[in-house]
Amino acid sequence: MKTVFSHLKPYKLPIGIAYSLTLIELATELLLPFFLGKMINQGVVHKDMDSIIMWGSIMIGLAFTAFLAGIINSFFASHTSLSFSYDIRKKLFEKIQSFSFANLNQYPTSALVTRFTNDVRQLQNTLFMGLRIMTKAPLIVLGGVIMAFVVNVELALIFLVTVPLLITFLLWVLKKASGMFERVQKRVDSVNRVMQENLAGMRLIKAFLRRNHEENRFTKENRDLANQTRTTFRFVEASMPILLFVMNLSLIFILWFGNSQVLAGQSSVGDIVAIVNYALRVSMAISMFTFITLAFSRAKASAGRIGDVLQVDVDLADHTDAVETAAISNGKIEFDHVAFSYPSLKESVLHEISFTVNAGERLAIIGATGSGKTSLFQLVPRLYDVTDGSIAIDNKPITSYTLEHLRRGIGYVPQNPLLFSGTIFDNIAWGKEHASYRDVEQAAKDAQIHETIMELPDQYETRVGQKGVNLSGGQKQRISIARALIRRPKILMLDDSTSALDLATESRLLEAIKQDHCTTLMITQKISTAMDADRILVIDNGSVLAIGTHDELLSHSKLYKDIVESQFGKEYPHAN
Ligand SMILES: Nc1ncnc2c1ncn2[C@@H]1O[C@H](COP(=O)(O)OP(=O)(O)OP(=O)(O)O)[C@@H](O)[C@H]1O
Repeated sequence: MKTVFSHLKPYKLPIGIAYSLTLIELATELLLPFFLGKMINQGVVHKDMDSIIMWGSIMIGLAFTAFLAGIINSFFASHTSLSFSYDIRKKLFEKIQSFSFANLNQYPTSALVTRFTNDVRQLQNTLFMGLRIMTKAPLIVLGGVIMAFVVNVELALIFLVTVPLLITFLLWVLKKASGMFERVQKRVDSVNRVMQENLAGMRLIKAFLRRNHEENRFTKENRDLANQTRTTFRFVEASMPILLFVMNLSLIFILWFGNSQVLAGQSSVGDIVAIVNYALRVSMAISMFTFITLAFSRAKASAGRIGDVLQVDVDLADHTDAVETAAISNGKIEFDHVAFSYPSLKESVLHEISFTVNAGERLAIIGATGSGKTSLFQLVPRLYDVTDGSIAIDNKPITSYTLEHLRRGIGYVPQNPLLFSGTIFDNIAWGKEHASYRDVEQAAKDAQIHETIMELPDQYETRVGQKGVNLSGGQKQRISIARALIRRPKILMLDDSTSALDLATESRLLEAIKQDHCTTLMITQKISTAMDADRILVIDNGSVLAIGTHDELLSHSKLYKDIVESQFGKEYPHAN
């Protein structure tokens, strides 16, 4: 909560102006019934037209002042609330950009999307309302009670019973509603999550004829959201009639008791009209206050959710030993007794990993699914940190590089290629700041995708994704390889990134990469691809089983021999 509202600091001036204008509105609202009473007592009762005109003019002047103050207040309130929500979205975005993978695992995407949309909107609306009426409402209650005492002490005593009663009741409603709104927001997260998964997996759902299953899943989440929202609003709405009932009772009392006072000559009609007017304004302010406190309780839940994200400790930052200027120069990589476990798991997925890849060498990594290949890859650009042992690049621990320099020297191509909305040019150029057309074209040529691009309707300007061309899996893989190659990295890491390519294209691509003389680590399932590497590392169950050339492994590693036989048949000429 505090974290979020500390972002209001830059808006002290507009907030101050908005509040000052609220005070002008407040003063006029409190004076109007007082002058109305005067007009009735001096003008209407005594049939004095001059008094009526004088008090009437003053009242019109006050009403016009309140009108002007209200308009200018709205302007400052909307300016502040919109700027505040813009800032919060920006801060959230920057924070999430700095998240490590471990941080990201804490929050499902849908929960982050809800924070960006629903929660920020909730804060924006509440702030606007807060600046318009939040302070005015309680002050009208307080000022209304005081003015009622100024007009007639005996009639005003009723306020001392009703107002504290209603305020206590409201605080109770607020406390209870706050938890209920938090549960509503969680349900919104769940609906968003199912919706997102559904949209992303639409093809799979259709191919597996799982429409009914998905519909049921969505219906359940949607029903839970509707039920939770209904329960919350029923509770909130039940508080309104109770409030109005108490206020109406006090009005009846004022009229009944006031009438007997007028008959006894202890009070005037003007006083009763003024007190009734104050009672109406106080009851309206209290119901307004209920409305705001409920909005505030929703905003409190939203601010808490946003604050959680803004306060997350980013667990992967530059190390204290990092040297600002150090950059990868050759690309030699050394793993020294590395162990790793995911923060969510107790058991290690990698144990005692030690090996060295020389600068410019190509190392293929092969192993069964789930054996830890991707986990090992993610440690090099520090997407996760090792839990034990160390990794060095060019004889220096990777923690001695800033994250920026470390990652700048590495071209990482993940297992599932991801393209952003935009053109093919944008997607390849994304890999390097200020990339020229020549850079993009050369990277595309090396990744063996240039010719395919030239056959597309708008060539490099062809849009990809929803409203553009849908590319095949192999084409996407090659574009994401081009995106890594355009950096001309010292270390290139391909996580099964050529799996969808035919052998001829793959071999041309690997040949082009060889010309770059970068150190290449490539995860692959295909022996034909691995054979082309300088050395092959066999990983099994999170441990290095063997490392060597194809021929060495054929003679030393039973697992490797089994994989070769499973792909080429038992007749494959084994090395002796
Ligand atoms: N984010 C994660 N959180 C927790 N455990 C994970 C996470 N990612 C992977 N694992 C676990 O770590 C182990 C190794 O997974 P990893 O993805 O490294 O294997 P892999 O060899 O690359 O598999 P594949 O060939 O199928 O891609 C698996 O048991 C997997 O369940």
